[in-house]
Amino acid sequence: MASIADYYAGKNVLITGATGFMGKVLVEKLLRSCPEVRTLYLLVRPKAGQSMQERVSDMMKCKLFDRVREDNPDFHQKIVPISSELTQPALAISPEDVERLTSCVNIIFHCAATIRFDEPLKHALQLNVIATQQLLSLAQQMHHLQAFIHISTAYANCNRRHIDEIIYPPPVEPKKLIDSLEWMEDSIVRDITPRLIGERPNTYTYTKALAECVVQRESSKLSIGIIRPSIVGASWQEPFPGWIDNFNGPSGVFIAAGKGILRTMRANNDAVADLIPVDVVINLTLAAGWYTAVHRPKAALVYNCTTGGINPFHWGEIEHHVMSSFKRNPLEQAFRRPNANITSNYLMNQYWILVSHKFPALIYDLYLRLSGQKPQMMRIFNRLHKAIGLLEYFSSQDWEWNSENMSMLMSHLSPEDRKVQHSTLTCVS
Ligand SMILES: CCCCCCCCCCCCCCCCCCCC(=O)SCCNC(=O)CCNC(=O)[C@H](O)C(C)(C)COP(=O)(O)OP(=O)(O)OC[C@H]1O[C@@H](n2cnc3c(N)ncnc32)[C@H](O)[C@@H]1OP(=O)(O)O
Ligand SMILES: NC(=O)C1=CN([C@@H]2O[C@H](COP(=O)(O)OP(=O)(O)OC[C@H]3O[C@@H](n4cnc5c(N)ncnc54)[C@H](OP(=O)(O)O)[C@@H]3O)[C@@H](O)[C@H]2O)C=CC1
Repeated sequence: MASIADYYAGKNVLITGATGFMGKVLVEKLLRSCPEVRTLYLLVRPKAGQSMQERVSDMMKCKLFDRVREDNPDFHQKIVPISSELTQPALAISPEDVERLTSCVNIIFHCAATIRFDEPLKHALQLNVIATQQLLSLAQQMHHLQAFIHISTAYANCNRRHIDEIIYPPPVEPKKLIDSLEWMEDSIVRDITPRLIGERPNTYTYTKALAECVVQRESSKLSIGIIRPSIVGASWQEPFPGWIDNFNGPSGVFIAAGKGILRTMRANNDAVADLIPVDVVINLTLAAGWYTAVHRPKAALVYNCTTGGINPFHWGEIEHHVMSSFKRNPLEQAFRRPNANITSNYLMNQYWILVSHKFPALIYDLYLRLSGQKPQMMRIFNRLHKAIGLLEYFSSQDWEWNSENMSMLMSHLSPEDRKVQHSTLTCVS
């Protein structure tokens, strides 16, 4: 059987979300460890005054691509940006580009999504569900497609405590919701959102669950794999340790603690912190693409890409490691000495918010005002409180994911691929 790199040799790959955190790592890894891959078509939109070409050129200059650049200075020739706004009808891809893609794409990785926890439902539905549906329609027109890999989240079913590698019935029939929201005013949608999302904490997890269902419905026509990563953090080993480009999930919390701003947060010391490095997720994603294309499973295979069941780590241990690491390596321009604690007690947390967040912010802003400067500390704390308020749901409880398909996939790798997949194997075993 072909190795992973042999499989991708000569293949045309379509990637959505390539400018995002995970997408960039996927593009890098494909170019580095599958050097014979033919073309990577990236669906990109213009943004912040930059054309899609400028955005992709800037991305390729990033340090993340240093190793690829060393191996092959002309690697950019393999990258073809395709203009696409995923929230528009037919993904706003030109007819010429549709023609080009449908005639040559062999494998699709769908990473694009809105991952904001405070996204209005209509927009989250548009991007996470409707765009996925449209991409599946495009996939069906592709003459040489061998696999469709959808990136979901381990928390799509966070209303359950135990989560198997199956697609659960959706909270609502996606089509019915899409049809109803279409005519509703934004203010009405905002009012009914809490009732709709029910036990889920935000529109993100709700729409990701609906997207899985939409993907599953195409599984008789396409070969599909669904990857469900838990909390994706900085790279562990590849292309180098510690690469990250955002403050999502716990990363922002760690920095706020290191800067001495955050001193208290509600989390359960004994709950499993299901963190997974981005390179491990991407290695698994590429392996799943290979497996799906080669084995053509009859039903969509779901991979719970999680670590808690195999190598559990707890929020209490994280607090200890994060704090001792900042004590050894202090951050520059810290507000004060890092000294953050987590507590599961709501009242205790409120007390510390008052004493070690709001009161010092008030005093500091008073000092800024008196010295003729603009007050800013209370504004920073208000933003921090909003962010941690949205994260606490995930740090105050734990989940149990079955990850048999991930282990099955690892056991199918050739000895050669095992070396390339070293980080995945070590992290999940
Ligand atoms: C004692 C220390 C150790 C403590 C240990 C305990 C830690 C517990 C941490 C628990 C974390 C649990 C996280 C679980 C998440 C699981 C979810 C499932 C995973 C996924 O499937 S997807 C990834 C998850 N998605 C996110 O994380 C997105 C969450 N973010 C948002 O929804 C929005 O950013 C937010 C928080 C609503 C803020 O919106 P807004 O105010 O509009 O701000 P912007 O997003 O525009 O950002 C403005 C500015 O702020 C920076 N920023 C954003 N978030 C943070 C943050 N958390 N901390 C610090 N700074 C942050 C952002 O980069 C922007 O900067 P600019 O310079 O660009 O302006
Ligand atoms: N990060 C995490 O912890 C986890 C992420 N996931 C999943 O992984 C996937 C990738 O997440 P991540 O990389 O962190 O997310 P990012 O927010 O970093 O990236 C999102 C990507 O989607 C693209 N995108 C968003 N809106 C549009 C649009 N309207 N048209 C075209 N492209 C658009 C963005 O493009 P642009 O640059 O133009 O905005 C960007 O490339 C998502 O599906 C997410 O649900 C799952 C579990 C955990």
